This record gives sequence, C-alpha cells and structure tokens, in this order.
Amino acid sequence: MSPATVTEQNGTEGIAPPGRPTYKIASIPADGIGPEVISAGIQVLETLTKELDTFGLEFGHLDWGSAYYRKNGQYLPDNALDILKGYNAILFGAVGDPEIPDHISLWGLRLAICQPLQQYANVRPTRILRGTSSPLRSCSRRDLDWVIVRENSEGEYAGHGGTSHLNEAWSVATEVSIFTRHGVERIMRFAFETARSRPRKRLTVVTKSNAQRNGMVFWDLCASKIAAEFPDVEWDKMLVDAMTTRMVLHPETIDTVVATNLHADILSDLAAALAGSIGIAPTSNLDPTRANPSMFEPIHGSAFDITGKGVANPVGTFWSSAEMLRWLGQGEAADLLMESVENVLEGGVKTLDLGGKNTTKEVTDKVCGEIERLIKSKKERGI
Ligand SMILES: NC(=O)c1ccc[n+]([C@@H]2O[C@H](COP(=O)([O-])OP(=O)(O)OC[C@H]3O[C@@H](n4cnc5c(N)ncnc54)[C@H](O)[C@@H]3O)[C@@H](O)[C@H]2O)c1
Ligand SMILES: O=C(O)[C@H](O)[C@@H](O)C(=O)O
Ligand SMILES: [K+]
Ligand SMILES: [Mn+2]
Repeated sequence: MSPATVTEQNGTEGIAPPGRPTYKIASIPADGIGPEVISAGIQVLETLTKELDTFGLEFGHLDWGSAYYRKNGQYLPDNALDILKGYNAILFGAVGDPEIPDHISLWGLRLAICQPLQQYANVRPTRILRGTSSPLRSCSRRDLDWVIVRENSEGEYAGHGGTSHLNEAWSVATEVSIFTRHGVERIMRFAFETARSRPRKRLTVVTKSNAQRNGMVFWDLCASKIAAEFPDVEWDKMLVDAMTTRMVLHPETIDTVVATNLHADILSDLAAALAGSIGIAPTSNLDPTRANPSMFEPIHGSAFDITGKGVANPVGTFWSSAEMLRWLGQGEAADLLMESVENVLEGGVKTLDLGGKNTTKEVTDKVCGEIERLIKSKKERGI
C-alpha cells in the first residue's frame, strides 16, 4: 500500500498546474539538528527535481531561529507572515535551544507560524518503513499503519492562562484549555475525511472525557455530530491513557486517530517510537482551505544531545518532504522519494537510532543515488 498521505483528504489534493510548474519553498532550518536535516532534505529534493525534470522547486532560505532571536530579540521579523504568504509551502527543521526557555522558542517560532496561518490540521502518519522494525516483539509492517490527526490551533495550546505573585508563597499559575465549536468541528470533519480516504475507513476519537468534564465532553459531542455526516466511517472513542496501551498491545486495531493538540503530540511521539524511531516520523501542518501555505517538518525537536555530530536521522525530513510534494500535487515524485528511502533502508544503510551505523551524509548521498538509479531505470523502461 502507498504511504499514509495527505493526498486524498478533503478533496484538497494539490492540482499541479499544466506545463513545468515551479513551487516556491520557504526553508526554515532553525535550531539544533534542524539545519543538518533540512540541508539533507533540500539535497534530496534537488536531486529529485533535477532527475525528473517535470517540475521545479525554488528555495528561499530564512534564517529565523534562536540565533536570530539572540540578535534581534524576536524569532520572526514583523513582516514574517507576509513573507511566508509569498511561498507555496514551508519546510521547517526544529526550534529549541538549550539556553532559551522552551516556551519562548516554541511560541516565538513554530506556534507563531502555525496559528496565524490557520494550519489547524496537523497530520502525522506512522508506519514501519521497509528495512526497519518495530521494538514491539510481534508487530509486523501490516499491523502498524496509522495516521494521527492532531488539532493544531487551540486546546491546550490556546495560550490562555497566567501567573501571579510569582515569588510569593501564594503564587498561582493557570493553563486553560480552549475548545471552540469552530475549532473542534473543523478538525473532526478533517479527521473523518482522512479516515474515509483510507482503505479501512476507521477512526478512533481520543479524549479524556471522564476527568475533563467540560472541554472533552464537548469534544465527544462534536464527534458524534460530525460522525452522522460519515455513515461509511466506522468510529470509536477511547480515553487517552487506554489508547497508549492499545497502541502497544493491539496496534492492528488502529487506523486513523484524532486527538487534541497535547494528547496527539504525546501519542505521535509514542507512535514514531513504536514504528522504530522518532527520527523517521513526518508532520504536515496544513491549512486545508489552502488560503495560506502549509508547513512540513520532521516530528522531532532540535535534539541537543546529537547536534553537530552528523548522526541525525534525515528520514523524518525526507518523509515530510514527500508529504509536501504530495500536498503540492506532485504525488508521483513523492512516491518515488519514499520508494528510494525505503530501498536504501532495506539495503542496510541507516543511522544509529535505527540500529545502523551510517551518518546523516551517508544516508542522504545513498538516497540521492537511489533516486537517480530509479528514475534512470524507469526512463529506460519507458515509464
Ligand atoms: N516542532 C519542533 O520544532 C519541536 C518538536 C519537539 C521538540 N522541540 C524542541 O526541541 C528541544 C529538544 O526537545 P526534546 O529533547 O524533548 O525532543 P527531541 O525530539 O529534540 O529529542 C528527543 C530524543 O530523540 C532523539 N532524536 C530526535 N530526532 C532525531 C533524529 N532525527 N535522529 C536521531 N535521533 C533523534 C534525540 O537525540 C533525543 O534523544 C526542545 O527545545 C523542544 O521544545 C521542537
Ligand atoms: O509541544 C511541542 O513542543 C511541539 O508541539 C512539538 O512537540 C511538536 O511536536 O511540534
Ligand atoms: K520539527
Ligand atoms: Mn511533539
């Protein structure tokens, strides 16, 4: 089966314009291993476009990140959103710096892009790539093929809350989750459409509606209402704690999952690890209306412990790049990229996190070589 994709959802598949289109891509490598994996991603994408010669990519390199913040006191220039709106898509690395509080960096860059650009659907496919294996003893490739849909605009990340009397014995801090009908219904509809686009047509709606008796009960109510629009999709509800055990013990019962911003953030890191490594998993931050550019990034963060060592797994960025191509309407190129990545992994070339011994550069060069080989062989066979 082809990789879990953002292709078929919502009738929003990118329609490639006729002729030889060129897409403008904003590259924001940012921090830690971000620049290492993004330069690997761009190398692979440039090899792909050069060999295929059916469309072009024009990269704009934006130096926004923690170094920019140190210099300018902010992560983004004031006209950042206008700049980004001039691009067809955004390729993002990771943000986070050991010397800057994580909430400053996350809110300063990633959330400052996703939220105003209405990238409300965060799509996180997970499967066991060829040539890799799950840490679960008896989990086959067929058993683990999921798409987690993460609400990406509100919930626990709404930014409501405050801190008072910080240095007093009576300090108080609140973090208020916000669930709006607009926000919950649109992500539910997107998730049901995603489930409908996949062969099993099965959705699990995750909440914590036993303990969180307002927002999460409302989430369940919205799910029931939207489910009525999708009689062909089989769906069930699950509390988030029980969902973790189901992912580990019965992965084959899961297909598409929808959960809140925070719950899905956690579940998707678990999903990536169950499929082999956090280093392989992709993320699409989509504005399904296509009014704004969408943003594609590996699921992982800036990984301080391996930064600068040249060992970061670039596969999460390659897969994210493939999802970006699919979103732009270049599904064939996306398939070719994933076929090359899986052939290389199957040939035993992989980074340490996957039990291999290769560097970022070795994996990247090998994937580029495989792209060249595959395209040449397809051309020779007239495909
Ligand atoms: N979207 C984002 O930009 C994003 C996502 C997650 C975390 N962060 C930020 O990144 C910083 C570090 O966060 P963290 O340590 O919780 O998570 P992390 O994802 O950066 O790292 C977790 C572990 O996974 C490993 N890892 C991650 N990516 C890898 C790769 N490509 N190849 C091999 N190993 C890899 C790391 O070495 C580390 O041991 C924090 O500042 C955090 O806020 C940013
Ligand atoms: O919560 C965060 O730090 C981010 O959402 C990050 O973990 C991500 O997955 O993008
Ligand atoms: K990232
Ligand atoms: Mn995360």
